[in-house]
Amino acid sequence: MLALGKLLELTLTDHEPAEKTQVTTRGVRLRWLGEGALEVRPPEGEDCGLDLLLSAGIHGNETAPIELLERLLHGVANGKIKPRARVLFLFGNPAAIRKGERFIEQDINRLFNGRHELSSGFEALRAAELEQFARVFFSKPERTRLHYDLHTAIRGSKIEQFALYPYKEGRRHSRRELARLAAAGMEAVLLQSKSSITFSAFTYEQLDAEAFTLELGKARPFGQNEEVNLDRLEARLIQLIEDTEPQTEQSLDGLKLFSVAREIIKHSDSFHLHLPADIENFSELSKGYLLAEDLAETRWVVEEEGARIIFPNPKVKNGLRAGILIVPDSGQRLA
Ligand SMILES: O=C(O)CCC(=O)N[C@@H](CCC(=O)O)C(=O)O
Ligand SMILES: [Zn+2]
Repeated sequence: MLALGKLLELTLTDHEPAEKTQVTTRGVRLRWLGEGALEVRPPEGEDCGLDLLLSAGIHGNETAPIELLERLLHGVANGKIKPRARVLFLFGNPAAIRKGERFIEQDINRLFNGRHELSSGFEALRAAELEQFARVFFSKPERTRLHYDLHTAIRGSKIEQFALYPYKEGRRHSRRELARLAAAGMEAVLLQSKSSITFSAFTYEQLDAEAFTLELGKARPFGQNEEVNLDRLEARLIQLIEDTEPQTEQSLDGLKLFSVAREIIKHSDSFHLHLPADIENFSELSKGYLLAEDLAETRWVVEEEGARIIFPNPKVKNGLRAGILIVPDSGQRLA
């Protein structure tokens, strides 16, 4: 296999490859762009017009998606996968991946869409660099732009695999993309209703890509991900890369849709979340439930019918999201 196919090994050992560009026997070009960043270009004349950005390791302890990207890269480098799409593989936070931690100083996934400019430290620099890799990759006109940012969650979940679909004023969420996600094994999609500071929000809002955060089970260390079955996603990604995807039906195939009712923001150290530590994502909360309290007698009381909680986390920094209250969505506003 070509040395550049071992991007994860290079990243884990903090090595810069001697050769920055390599070409497979099939004429596929691999180009190392910087730490944890590799571009794959199909042979001349075989390009199907899709630019596919696949990122993982934005949180360093979320290893199942990193292992998935590594398998895809090995397949490309040893010729088993025959790319007809341009693909950019990104490992988001190499220092955190090496330590097996969500982040070192601050959460990179709260530093996009310009937030890194208001901050300092290497994670802010890395967020700026990731934005730049994505901006250059998605700069070619008249091509289809798709970004999947792959994650796993801190806690267990009543719905194991799901997607978060960013929001941009005036742009409607695509039914076709949702059908593709259902075919890739996603059981639910959360339709965002405001602009955000995550990586997928950046590529969606600023680079005109269709973009998603995919949540793929619970975070575990490398080599301990046998419980996470990513077969359907992996098969779909290979089809996208090889341009062999079957015509996607518009049927959403049992996909559950949710929208954001409210983001719970932690304003101070007095923030208190009234949920059991082991509560699962998508747990239902009844109307009238006192969800959280914060200083100045701020109270978060559930008012919505059918409300559920995802990503509850009272340990986030002040000013950041400590949970999302979601409600079922009828899908009526899809394009
Ligand atoms: O399990 C958790 O609490 C967080 C899992 C995770 O990292 N989720 C992403 C979602 C990004 C998005 O909102 O699109 C995150 O919180 O960064
Ligand atoms: Zn994550």
